[in-house]
Amino acid sequence: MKIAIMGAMPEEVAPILEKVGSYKTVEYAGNRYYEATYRGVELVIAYSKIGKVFSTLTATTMIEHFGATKLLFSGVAGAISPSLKVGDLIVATKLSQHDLDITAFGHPFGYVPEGSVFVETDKEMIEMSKEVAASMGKSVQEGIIATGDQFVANEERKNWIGSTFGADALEMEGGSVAVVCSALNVPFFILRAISDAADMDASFSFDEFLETSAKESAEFVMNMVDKI
Ligand SMILES: CCCCCCN(CO)Cc1c[nH]c2c(N)ncnc12
Repeated sequence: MKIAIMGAMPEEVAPILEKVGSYKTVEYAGNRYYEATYRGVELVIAYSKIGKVFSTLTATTMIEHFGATKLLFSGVAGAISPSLKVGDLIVATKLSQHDLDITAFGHPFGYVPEGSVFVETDKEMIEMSKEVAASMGKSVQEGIIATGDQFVANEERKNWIGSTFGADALEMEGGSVAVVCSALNVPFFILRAISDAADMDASFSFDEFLETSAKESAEFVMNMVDKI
């Protein structure tokens, strides 16, 4: 078994590498991949860079080139659900791409032929996350995450995404990672800690809480590794 632990930004992966301690750095396909053994488990760790294209490349590389057999994503997200506040954790039950749009042909938002609006995450790891949350004394919300190639800082856009996809949170990589892992038949788990409310103050909130929220998510994901 080899577990991929992925983020999008250096701040999302830094707390993982700190926890792991020692690792080998491999340069490949315009990115850096960190190989380590953590409590007897083989890991490959990387941040993809932001957005669906970079995250697709990294998720595919971690599986196809580094041989990952499970993938855990750790990062931050913007809240849509009013029940999600800065620092809260959300586990994705399924993900969509909110900026995928061929509605001109009568298709629903997020759908293209031979694709699907939603990709579901691994149910076993969702169950495992409940045990981890209990052991940490943390409450973790399960919900739908919508992904798009835009930093959302607009109440109207946020609410449209919420109502169109039933999404509880939004970000820029999970939906593409989901397509990759599903196509390659690799169980995957997407965890995000809230950094902002995807409203007009989002960029300021993101800047203020990125580091602390990323650490929250990373701590949880590393506890997941212990259970896998
Ligand atoms: C330098 C700017 C980096 C933005 C990267 C944000 N990540 C993308 O995965 C998560 C995220 C947190 N809040 C968001 C929001 N309001 N809209 C989109 N994505 C997010």
